[in-house]
Amino acid sequence: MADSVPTMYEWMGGAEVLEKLTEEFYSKVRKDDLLAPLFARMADDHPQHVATFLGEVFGGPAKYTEEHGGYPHMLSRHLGRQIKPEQRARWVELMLEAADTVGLPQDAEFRSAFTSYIEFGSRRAMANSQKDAELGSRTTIKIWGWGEAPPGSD
Ligand code: HEM
Repeated sequence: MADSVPTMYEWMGGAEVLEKLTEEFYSKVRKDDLLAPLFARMADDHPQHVATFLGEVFGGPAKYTEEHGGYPHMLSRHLGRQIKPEQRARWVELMLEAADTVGLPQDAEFRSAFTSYIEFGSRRAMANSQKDAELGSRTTIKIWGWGEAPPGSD
């Protein structure tokens, strides 16, 4: 039964859609007063790398782990950045706007699960970016699923 439920990665349209999402998102970030300074030195392939990371999170191929340093690399990129609450909130706002712009699925099941990961991941990124952050013992990317409302829920 569980095997017949598509992953969120499949549901949203896979790598191609995620790449559109992150391109759109970072084009907004570059123009945003609160966020642009944090990302001033990001590499041109940063959007692509975050798309690969998100693909793995949502049940796609483990490519970020195999080719981009996995969870420890992602974590290292947030350390010491001291992300502020208003920057995190803007990051979430722009990500959800980008999801609409590039046409991520609009169904309640997908959007609630997608948004819950964006909240979770952004809050962890902010916490881990603080001085003397307690990092926990995780070394692998957390895979996110549908939670309480998989496709076809009542
Ligand atoms: C769901 C939430 C998030 C995810 C999945 C995520 C993912 C990532 C990943 C995968 C990288 C490393 C990319 C690479 O391999 O090159 C990265 C870097 C970074 N992230 Fe995040 N991130 C999240 C939230 C945030 C938030 C909320 C902020 C700040 C408001 C932030 C700021 C940064 C910065 C500044 C970098 C380094 C950019 C550079 O290379 O100059 N992230 N993030």
